[in-house]
Amino acid sequence: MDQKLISNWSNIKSVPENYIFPLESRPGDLKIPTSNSIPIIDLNEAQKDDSDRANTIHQIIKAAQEFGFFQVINHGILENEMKETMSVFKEVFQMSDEYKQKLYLDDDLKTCKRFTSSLRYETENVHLWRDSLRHPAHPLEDWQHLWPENPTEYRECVGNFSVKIKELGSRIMDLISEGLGLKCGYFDNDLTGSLIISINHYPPCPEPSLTLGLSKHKDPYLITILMQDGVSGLQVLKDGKWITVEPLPHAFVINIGHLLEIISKGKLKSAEHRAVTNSSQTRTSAAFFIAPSDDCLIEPAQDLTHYENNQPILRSFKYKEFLKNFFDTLGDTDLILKSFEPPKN
Ligand SMILES: O=C(O)CCC(=O)C(=O)O
Ligand SMILES: [Fe+2]
Repeated sequence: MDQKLISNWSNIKSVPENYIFPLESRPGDLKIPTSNSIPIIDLNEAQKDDSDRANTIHQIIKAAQEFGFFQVINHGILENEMKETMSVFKEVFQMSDEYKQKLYLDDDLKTCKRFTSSLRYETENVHLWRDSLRHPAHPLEDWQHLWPENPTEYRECVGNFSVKIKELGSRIMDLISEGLGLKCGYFDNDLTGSLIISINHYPPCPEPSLTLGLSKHKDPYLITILMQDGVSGLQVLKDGKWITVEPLPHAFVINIGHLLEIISKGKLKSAEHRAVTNSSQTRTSAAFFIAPSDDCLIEPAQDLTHYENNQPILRSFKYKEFLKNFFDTLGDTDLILKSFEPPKN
């Protein structure tokens, strides 16, 4: 039996040594107030007339520049669909220890990964206080049959939901491309050819000030659409300070991924963020990553001639190289970019 999975532990009274972060990266003061300062954007406005659409686009670009994060409401996905999907996600982590073990072993292709901490558990110095399930979701027919069979409603419920999330992602990418001044449908190709679902399960931790559910990182994708349950834990770094992103009922948190920062020549900011733990409540979050197809070539948008490049000069690279570097360096932004510097003559 795999005792690495935190959701299989019972009655844990103190934090094992290999889960304690070094002093400088511990969350420290956990009384950071939840803050309302992440912009909240009403997507319904974008469907009214041209001036409302232009105003919504303006709000999105401003939030993406200042925070790299915003929340969306009135996005068109029904509240009960969100609730139902979140409850199916939560159920996965309540399945028997044997079942969770099998979920991994049964998957020869290893495309549906159940894991604990990071994807580099064996080599990381400190483990994260989370279990996770991760799998691709687009195109649905390529992946759905590899997803968990239990809970029995998993495939249908998550399948229907992921189609709606993909549509929402396309709507947001259209607004962003218009806001950047790119041509219509700029992202509507290999750049957004995949959707990856990553479900995070953070059990209560006896000493939250020593641990992290997820350490500081930028998401290595275009955008992330995040669904939180009612428990807070997500924090964003803004001007050197951590802000807690308050869970808003029926909202999604949108965050600009590192690839979109690179493509937009640094015009849009990908903010570093992390997840902290708490001592009383289990927290679940589901991240839907809008990502390129594996072989898609990434480079700053040539059409953005009117922007200065605020990024380090990088060679073009394949998305799959970038992702491998992300996992190998445990999300270290400087190290990732170093390997894409152009060769020196
Ligand atoms: O649990 C959260 O709120 C953060 C999740 C996250 O940052 C991620 O999955 O990349
Ligand atoms: Fe993230």
